[in-house]
Parts: sequence; structure tokens; C-alpha cells
Amino acid sequence: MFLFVRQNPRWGAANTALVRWLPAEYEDGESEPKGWNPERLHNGFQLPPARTVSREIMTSASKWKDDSYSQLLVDWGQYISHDITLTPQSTSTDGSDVDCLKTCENVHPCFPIKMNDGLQGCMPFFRSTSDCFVNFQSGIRQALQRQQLNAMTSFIDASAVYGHNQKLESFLRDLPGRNGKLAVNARFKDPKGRPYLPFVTKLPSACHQDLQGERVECFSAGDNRVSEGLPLTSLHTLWLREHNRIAEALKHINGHWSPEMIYQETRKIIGALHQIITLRDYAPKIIGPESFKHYIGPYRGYDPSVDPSIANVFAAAAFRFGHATISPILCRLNESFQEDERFPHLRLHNTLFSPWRIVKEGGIEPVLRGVIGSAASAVSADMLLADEVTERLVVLDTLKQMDLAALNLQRGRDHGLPGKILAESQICHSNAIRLSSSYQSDSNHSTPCLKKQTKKTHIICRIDCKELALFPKPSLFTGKQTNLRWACRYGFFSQGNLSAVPYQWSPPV
Ligand code: HEM
Ligand SMILES: [Ca+2]
Repeated sequence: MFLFVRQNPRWGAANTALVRWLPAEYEDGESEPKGWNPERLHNGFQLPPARTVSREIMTSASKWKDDSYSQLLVDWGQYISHDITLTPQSTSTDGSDVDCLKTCENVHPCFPIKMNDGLQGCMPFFRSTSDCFVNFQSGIRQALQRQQLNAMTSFIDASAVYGHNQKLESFLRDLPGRNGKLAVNARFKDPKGRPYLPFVTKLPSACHQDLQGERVECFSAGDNRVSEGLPLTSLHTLWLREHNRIAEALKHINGHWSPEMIYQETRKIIGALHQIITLRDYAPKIIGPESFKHYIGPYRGYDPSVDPSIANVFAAAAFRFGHATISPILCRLNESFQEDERFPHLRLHNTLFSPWRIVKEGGIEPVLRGVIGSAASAVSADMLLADEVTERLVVLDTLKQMDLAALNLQRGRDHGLPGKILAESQICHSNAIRLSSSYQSDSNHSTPCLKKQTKKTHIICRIDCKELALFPKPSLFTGKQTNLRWACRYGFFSQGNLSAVPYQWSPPV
């Protein structure tokens, strides 16, 4: 049903383990994350709490704009990340009687984020589900280490539109219509009569509500994060409509096709469009045209020796670079591409898990005009993640305001991602000394790593891989000096593992 690698049908399939490029580093060697035992020293220092790193290094009250690209570049990043990676989390009911929403203790599966900033308590954190499959090919030590899963298909195959299992796929289709189309919302249409995504079936859903009028539930799509933000929901809605438009056109010219044939052929086209947009339009802008040419280049055909599975370091660190490109303001524009008088711009936290703003505030158009008509947020050394997501992140099922930077760091530790100097030096066949000297010589670019290091020697530079992906060179999107090239080295676009993708290490410039 889904894309398969012929000789290795589990490669890249949904619900298989994220692959490792380096062995995990757990505090007890097997499964406990670093920081589980706060007294334990790492390289002679206590590991700084994730929330402290977030507040002191990563959060920013404002963001600059980068006129080179529109906000759509950022939103496509989030959308396509949901096609290729979803790391499922344990629930409090996984064989344990602790409630991770309440506890401040490190008790499996809870690894709460201590506030450490005058505020009492903790932010809830559920450890990622562990894989029960043991891969003895990787050696006994690694075989026993905790591994995490990818619930999505690793391929860019529009799984965020169609789902990654048969049950969800059937739910999303308009099977009674016998027309090869996807099901649409039965309650609401947009002001011009165009369809919305269907609602989830478990009601009432946890999505935020307008205080007046009818409830608007969370939408459903091939990926369950669809209602997280308005641009994301708008892109999902566009693909629903595009599927149904193409299905209708195919039916029109191929009257003899069965509904199944129409559906499958349309799906192939939609999947191809996702690949084209990502590799032709998105990736070169993120990593720069030269890096794209160097590391990826033109498609040379199917290679059965490449394991396309998403790497752990990619899902838990590298591709989260996008969190530093989130804008604190969501622009909504009218037909003249001016701020919409009826539906003005919004602070980001007011837009998260709020699908009612699509249904009751003009449909997807004001949002889509906003994402193509406003500039992307630049990442500069002093402005990493907007405080809208470090102080006011909305996550379903908890009333607490969450911190995305702290979640990212804690997730890296939860997954046992190796510390960055070690990781970089081994991945890149370089050595730690050479890497640190390249950092030294980089000081005029004032990476926060070096700048803040003088103040807080032990804080950064020893933490997790993801700082690497976040610390930028002058502009994130220009592609000239961005260290998003590192994300490329981490293998996103090559879609293979280290042995399959030889590349040369060169110091960051
Ligand atoms: C408003 C925008 C966004 C919000 C609110 C958001 C929120 C989140 C949250 C809450 C998580 C889970 C954190 C955890 O518990 O570990 C996450 C994961 C992630 N995000 Fe974002 N994000 C946004 C934009 C982006 C962008 C622009 C990108 C990339 C270009 C991105 C890439 C990822 C990736 C790769 C993951 C890991 C997915 C997984 O494997 O489960 N996100 N995001
Ligand atoms: Ca996929």
C-alpha cells in the first residue's frame, strides 16, 4: 500500500525505529537520559537544566525579518516535517501509575522540565516511546540501548494527507461517494462554499474554542498535528482541495476508471508534488544552492542500498532548526494584501490549536495571503526562538504554558543524543580539537556559543546536538553561510545513513 524499498520492506516504513548514526549516550549506558540524576557530573559539570538554557541562551523577545523569503518557507518546513517524522510519546498509562502531567519527579515515563526561574513546579514531559525491537547487528552494547520510533513514513509521500495506516486512510477517504475523493467536513464550508477538513471523531476535542457560537473541533488529516497552527491547517486544507480537484479532473477524462484507480492515481500526483516542492523549491533555499548541488544534486534513480529511514538526530535535533524561524506574529491579509480589518494579525499563541479561527474568521485565505505576503523571520545569533514559543507554547491536554526550546533540549537528552563536540567530530571524520579551533576562529561571527561561553562556560558547547542546528551565521535563509548545511550533513535530503552517504568534512565557514 505504501512506498516500499523492495529488498528491505521495513526501511522507511511507519512505526520503525529512528536510525542511529552514533550510539546513544545515556546516563546509565542503556536508557536513562543525561540529567536524570541531577547530581551526576558530565565532563566535570552538572548538566544545566533545559529551562535554564532556554531562558539564558535561546529565547528572544523579538525577531528580525529576512526579506529574501516569505513566511511560506517556514510553514512548508513545518508541514513537510510532519510528512517524514513523528516521534510517538509514552503516555502515563504505559505500565506506570505516575501522572506525567503532575509529577516533578523523574519516574519513567516522565522526565519533567524543572522551572528553575523563581516559578514553582515543572513542565510536563513524556519520554518518547521506546522500540522493543533489538537489532543485534549493531553490537551487543548498542542492541540493548533504548531506541525511539518514527510513526510516520520516512519518505516524502504525502502521508500527512493520506495517513500512514490503513484504518486512518479509510477514514480520510470519501468511500461512499465512489469518486476517488477525500472526505470533507460535513458541518462547515468556507465563505465561497469550499470544503474544510473533517473533524476528529472523538468529541469534544481538546482544541481551543471561540467563546461564542458553535464549537469548532480539531480537524483530522493524515497527520494528527494538523490543528497546531493556522498556516499548517491551511496547507492541509489546500491539499485536501487539490486532491479532490485532480480526482474530479481525472474522472472526467477517464470515465472508465474505478474510484480506487482515481484515488490512487491522484495520490501519486499529490505525492510527486510534495517531493517536487520540497526538493526543487524548499531544500535549496534552506541549505543554499551550492550545498544542494554538492550534497544532493540531481536525482539519479532508485538506489536499493540506501536506507531512507529518518535519523534520530535529524528528528530530535537537526530539523528542529525550524523552531528558530517561527515568527511571533501571524499576519492575516485582505484581498489588497493589507492587514485585514476584520481579522487582524495575531500573536502566535492565540493561533495554536485554534481551528475555529479558520472556520469563523474568513477561511484559509487571510492566513495564506499572510504567509505569502509577509517576510520570513531571520535567525540571528541573539534571536533564536521567539518568546511566543518559549514562554507561551500551547500543547494539547495541558493547561501549562510550555517552552519549545526546553522541550527540544529535553527531547535530545531523552533520546540520548551524543554531546555535540563528540557527535560532530565523529560524524565528520574530524577530531574534536580541529572542531574547537574552527569555533575559535569563528569568534568574529560571535556565535552565541562563544559569546555566552565567556559568561557561562559550562552551559553550552557541551549540551546537545541541536544547538548546532540553531546557531546561525548571518542569515538563515541566504544559504551562503548558514550552518543549516549541517542539517544537510545530518542527512535529511540525502535520505540515507552514513555508510550510504560519504561526504567530506570541512569546518563551518
Ligand atoms: C508555529 C510553528 C511550530 C510549532 C508550534 C511547533 C511545535 C512543535 C512541538 C510542540 C514539537 C514537539 C516537541 C517535543 O515535545 O519534543 C515539535 C517537534 C518538531 N518540530 Fe516543530 N513546531 C513549529 C514549527 C516547526 C518548523 C518550522 C519546523 C521545521 C522546519 C519544525 C520541525 C519539527 C520537527 C522535525 C519536530 C520533531 C517531530 C517528531 O519527530 O516528533 N517545527 N514542534
Ligand atoms: Ca511520509
